[in-house]
Order: sequence, then C-alpha cells, then structure tokens
Amino acid sequence: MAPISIKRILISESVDPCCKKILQENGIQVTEKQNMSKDDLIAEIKDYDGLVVRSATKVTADVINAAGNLKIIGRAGTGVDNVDVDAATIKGIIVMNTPSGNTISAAELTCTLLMSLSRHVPQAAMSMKAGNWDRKKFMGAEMYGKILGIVGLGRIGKEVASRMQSFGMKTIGYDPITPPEVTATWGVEQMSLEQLWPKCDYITVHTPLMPSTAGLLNDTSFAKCKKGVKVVNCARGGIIDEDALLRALESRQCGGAGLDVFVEEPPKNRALVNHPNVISCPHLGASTKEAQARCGQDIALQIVDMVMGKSLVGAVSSSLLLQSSKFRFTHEV
Ligand SMILES: NC(=O)C1=CN([C@@H]2O[C@H](COP(=O)(O)OP(=O)(O)OC[C@H]3O[C@@H](n4cnc5c(N)ncnc54)[C@H](O)[C@@H]3O)[C@@H](O)[C@H]2O)C=CC1
Ligand SMILES: O=C(O)C(=O)COP(=O)(O)O
Repeated sequence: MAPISIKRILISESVDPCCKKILQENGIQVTEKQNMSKDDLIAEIKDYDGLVVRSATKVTADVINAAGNLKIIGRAGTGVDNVDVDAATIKGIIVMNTPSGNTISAAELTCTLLMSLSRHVPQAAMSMKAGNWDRKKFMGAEMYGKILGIVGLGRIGKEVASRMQSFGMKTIGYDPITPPEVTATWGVEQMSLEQLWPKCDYITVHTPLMPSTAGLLNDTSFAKCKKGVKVVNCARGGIIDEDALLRALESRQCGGAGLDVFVEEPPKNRALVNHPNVISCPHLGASTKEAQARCGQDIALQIVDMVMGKSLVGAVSSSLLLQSSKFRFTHEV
C-alpha cells in the first residue's frame, strides 16, 4: 500500500512507554493526555493525524467528525467496541487493534475468576481481614469433573479451555464461526446454546460485544441453566445482561458471578457489584506488564508499518467485517 503521512499522534490512555518510544524513533511527534472528557477530546483531536487508545476512550462519531486530519485510530488491545468504526470508515480513517497481545492475560484472569468463584477466595480473604476465622461459611466445590461452557471459541476461549481442562473440567462450547472439527482438537465439544445452557456448572463468555451478543445471557437463558450455575464475564459488559444477572443471583438460579467488565465503567450498578456472590475487578483482563508491553509495541509497529507503506496488519477496514471477528483483521502486504 502507499505510505501514509502521520506526523502527530495523541495517546489518550495509559499505554506502555515502548509505544511512544517506537513512534518517536520513527519521527512521529507524540503527546500523551489522559482522563480527557469527551469535550476535551473533541477540542484536542483536530491537531492530530493519529490517535492511540485503550478501552476507556470513547471514539464516537462526534469525536471522529471533529477530527479534521485523523488518518488512524490505533487500539492497543483487542475490543474495538469503544470506536465508532462506521463513522471512521466513512471518513476513510483506518482503525487497527492488537488482537493477540493480551490473549493470555485475559485467559488467565478468566481462570482466576472461575477458581475464585469455586472456592470463595475473595470473600474468605475479606473475612480474614475482618478478624474472622470462618471455615464453614466458605465451603467450596471442586472444579474437577465439572462442566464449563465457553461461549465464543476464539483466541481467549481456546486458552481458557486448555487451562481449565488441566483442572479436570469438561469443556463444551458454542461459536457460530469456529468449526466444531477445530474445537474438537482443543477438547471442546460444540453444541447449540439451547443444548449448552442446561449442561453447564460454569459458563464463561468470550465474544466481542456487538448487537448479536448483547444480552446473550438473559432472563430466558438463565432460566434454561442448571440451578446455581456460576458465570464469568471477562469479555465485555452487557454480553451478560446485568439486570437479568442480578435477578438470577437473587433467586439463586445463578450461584455466583465473576465480572471484569461492566456496561458502564466504573459500574453504576452497585447492587450487582455489592452482591455477596459477585466477585469483580475493574477491567483488569489486559492489565499485566506482559500484555501491555505487547500491545504497546504491536500498535506502534503497525502504525510505523503503515507510515512506511509496508502493511496493514490488524486493520479493521469496515464495520461489516466486525460482524465476524474472524474476518476482522486484514493483512495486506
Ligand atoms: N477483560 C479484558 O481486559 C479483555 C477483554 N477482551 C474481550 O474479549 C473478546 C474476545 O477476545 P478474543 O478471544 O481475542 O476474540 P476472538 O475474535 O479471537 O474470539 C471471539 C469469538 O467469538 C465468536 N463469536 C462471535 N459471535 C458469537 C456469538 N453470537 N456466540 C458465540 N460466539 C461468537 C467469534 O466467532 C470468535 O471466534 C474481545 O472482543 C474483547 O471484547 C479481550 C481482551 C482483554
Ligand atoms: O483488549 C481489550 O479488549 C480489553 O478489554 C482490554 O482493555 P484495556 O486495554 O485494558 O482498556
């Protein structure tokens, strides 16, 4: 592809310092400004031809339309649901992400939440800090022999499967794109969601957030689950409907939830976070030194490649492609 001139980039979140270093070494001027309001970003963006974000910056149509010179939006991470890709595409702005940089970290946090749910580790730790020694209250259950349903069998779903298999869990799953013959080689038996819901002791979701996955786990699907099913959402807030989850927790249809992500971050739904059977994190799936270093480096190198006219690895070229994350990334050399 033809080289694209990028002179000034705004990094609007805490991205690993290697990103700035690589960009600067390649002659790009970099400004870092965090915690900007939407109005601040709208006022600021017109001065830049590149923007690097994580998940907190909402790159809405307003922001994109205010950006006279913007040529690229780089997402140092996986999900691009915080970027209006349609609006960017209309303006010819390239959106690219670094989809594999945080896979292992997100999978590890998912497994941590699954295990914490089974043994009440966060609740027990809080009880200890309060001076208690309560061995009866925190009776747990083994993971061994239990059934884990994995909804979304992409990069992270696959890594979660292999890790939880090592604890003796049986892994089943559903994905409309990854073929069952492929997941069978990872030890994951695929079936329809209707078949999956009633079988699972634990369910974890690993799809992107899009219209077809919003509220995937809702009142109707919870009603089809085993009583006491435990659920984890380390993907995106809203894939498990938060109001339905609270209702299921209150009726004990759901026995516990591990949540890393929320519809609004920080979450306004305090009843959910404060529920005794909910353990939660402030969107920490990708927050490891290793994942941040990879994502920071990958996004910088991808931008430099683009400036050099080398390739378009990781470009989200149209919103249509987003419908299926399998086809989200074009590689044009
Ligand atoms: N908590 C965190 O910090 C992190 C969260 N994430 C989230 O995890 C999501 C998944 O990441 P990856 O595994 O890397 O993506 P991926 O693209 O490799 O896998 C997603 C899978 O979901 C499948 N899928 C799409 N629609 C579906 C549906 N209706 N039902 C079931 N499966 C469906 C796709 O076919 C694909 O195989 C990201 O989109 C992002 O939102 C990713 C990294 C860190
Ligand atoms: O990569 C993703 O999709 C994530 O959710 C990680 O988000 P973050 O970069 O930590 O704001």
